Order: sequence, then structure tokens, then C-alpha cells
Amino acid sequence: MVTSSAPGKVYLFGEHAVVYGEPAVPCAIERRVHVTATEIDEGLRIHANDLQLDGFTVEYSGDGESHPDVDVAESLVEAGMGYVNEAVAQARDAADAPEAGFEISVEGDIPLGAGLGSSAALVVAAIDAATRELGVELSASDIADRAYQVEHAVQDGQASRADTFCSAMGGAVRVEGDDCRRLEGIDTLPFVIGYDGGAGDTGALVAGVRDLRGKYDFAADTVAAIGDIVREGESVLGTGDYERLGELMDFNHGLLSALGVSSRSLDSMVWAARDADAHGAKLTGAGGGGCIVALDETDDALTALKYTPGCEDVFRAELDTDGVRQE
Ligand SMILES: Nc1ncnc2c1ncn2[C@@H]1O[C@H](COP(=O)(O)OP(=O)(O)OP(=O)(O)O)[C@@H](O)[C@H]1O
Ligand SMILES: C[C@@](O)(CCO)CC(=O)[O-]
Ligand SMILES: [Mg+2]
Repeated sequence: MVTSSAPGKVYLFGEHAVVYGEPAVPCAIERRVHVTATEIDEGLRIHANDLQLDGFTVEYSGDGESHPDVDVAESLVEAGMGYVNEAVAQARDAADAPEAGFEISVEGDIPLGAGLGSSAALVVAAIDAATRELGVELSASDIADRAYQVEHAVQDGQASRADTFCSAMGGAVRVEGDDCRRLEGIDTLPFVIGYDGGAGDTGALVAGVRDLRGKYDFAADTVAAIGDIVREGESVLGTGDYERLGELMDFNHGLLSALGVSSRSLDSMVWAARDADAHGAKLTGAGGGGCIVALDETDDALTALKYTPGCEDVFRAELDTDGVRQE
């Protein structure tokens, strides 16, 4: 039995634009998904109690037929199984053990579908735990690569390498197409996260931006301008100039909003943080609902968000310089 964990992330800059080859800077946060893998005779048993309020257990064997034993939406079951199923397939491939059976338990403190990269953390931790259980130790960058293949497959080809690379490596990273790097020397960033309790449909939101980009040259220019913000932002990042980083986050949020991926609750959390003198605030991830990230080393944005209608949860999330690890 092996347990591995991997962190979620926020985007300091660059979500959506990263899908079209612009750079992005996601940062790992100290919120993790833990996956325990135990080798069994055959098939795959998944326990994922976070997936629904009451939790559910999915059991299925090598024939691929699923037998969810609790009444939850089939699409949710399929999505949940998809990530674990593909991660286990990657582990079997890496260990050259196509028949290996697994019992997989998933537990995490990252809200699902809210822009904090729970899917990437799940996949990265699952590949690490399952390969180790088979006696194989992959490098973090091999895990990142295999995890990207999983997200790409499960999300119908709509995935960048950003979430999975960030979760595998930890810290602040820079992703531009296939070029993925860790940004060294960045140990701390004062993130405050507001969560509206909702979720966005990543596929639909990405498709919406793609359509706008095809329809209007100025929408394509907006995506390119997000790339310019990222290039400006990465040069500021090492200086610790939170004032300018915040200004660029605000600008990035405005452009994401123009591209139609913000929402009333995300906007109101962004404004609550700004009114409380956060250096800057923006939505994180695909948008539509979920989380915003503000930059604030004081408790002011945290307190303001607690009293903001539509904000269900607010927490500080330190930059996590650790990526995937065995527990
Ligand atoms: N703790 C968990 N247990 C089981 N399944 C999980 C868990 N965490 C994530 N998942 C799977 O990942 C899916 C959410 O992934 P999705 O990409 O939609 O959102 P996200 O990764 O949280 O946010 P984003 O990709 O916008 O950063 C869930 O529906 C579920 O299938
Ligand atoms: C919207 C997006 O840029 C980030 C989702 O966390 C999609 C992706 O990069 O895969
Ligand atoms: Mg995801």
C-alpha cells in the first residue's frame, strides 16, 4: 500500500490564453489530494468519498462494466472514474504490468471543479502511488507528462500542460506549449482564495473562448494581450513587487471577463478583495464559478470576503514549493 499526494494550484496569470500557446504562470498551493494505491488480484476498485456529499464507491472489474453502488449522476461517476482509470492505465504502462489490479482511495481538501486543479492533483498523485506500488519510481517530470496525457484524454483534447506540470513539480512554474519550467527563487506569495461554492464547466468555457477568438480579431488580440501580461508579470515575479503583480492580476481579470469567463459571484469576490486593498485579484482556472485569488499579506481581504454575499469559503493558501510526494 502506497499513499502519495499532490498539490492544487492557482493561476497567477495566463489561464485560457495558455490553451493557444501563450505562456501562463500557475502556482502550487498547500491544498492536496491524497491517493492510496493497493495492488489487488485484478480489476480496479475506487473509493472517492469527496465526489459527492454522501460519497460513493465505484467497483468494477476488467470487463470495464461499472457498478456504482450509490445513486449519483452517471456523468459524475464517469468523470471521476475517467481520471483514475486513465491514471492507473499510465501506471500499468510505466511498470509494464498491464494486468495489475488496484484498489484506489482518494481524499482531498481541494474543492472540485473550482479552478484549483483538483483533477490534475488527483491524476498526478494516482500515477505516483500506483507506479510505486508496482515497484517503479518515476521522475516528477515523467509523472507530469503522463498526467497531461490523462487530462488530455479525459477532457477531450482540451487541456494544457499547466495544471499537471505545476502539481507534479510544485512551486511557481511557467508553461508555454510543451515548454514547461519551474521558476526558481520564488518561495512565498500571499494568496487569499475566495470560493463561491460553485463550479465551472471547463470544456464549455474553453470552447466559448475559442469561438470568440475565431469570430473577432479583437478577441484574438485579447488572448494575445493576456500573453503580454504574463511576460510582463514573470519579470516582476522575482522582485517581490506585489503592487505591480497585483496590478497585472487586475488587468488579467479584466481581459478574462471580456472573454466571457467570469461570473457575477467571481466579480463580486474580486471587487470585495480590491475594496479591502488587496494588491490585486482575479478569477483562477476556467472560471464560470468557483474561485478567485487575491494577493494580500494582511488579513483585510480575508475578512472582507468572509462577509461578501456569494462567497461560501475563504482561506489563505501558501505557495507549496513541494510537488508530488510519497506520504
Ligand atoms: N478528491 C477527489 N475525489 C474524486 N474525484 C476527484 C477529486 N478531485 C477531483 N476529482 C475529479 O476531478 C473532477 C474535477 O476536475 P475539473 O478539471 O473539472 O476541475 P478542477 O481540476 O478542480 O478545476 P480546474 O481544472 O478549473 O483548475 C471531478 O469532477 C472529479 O472527477
Ligand atoms: C482554462 C484552462 O487554461 C485552465 C483550467 O484550469 C484550461 C487548460 O489550461 O487546460
Ligand atoms: Mg482540472
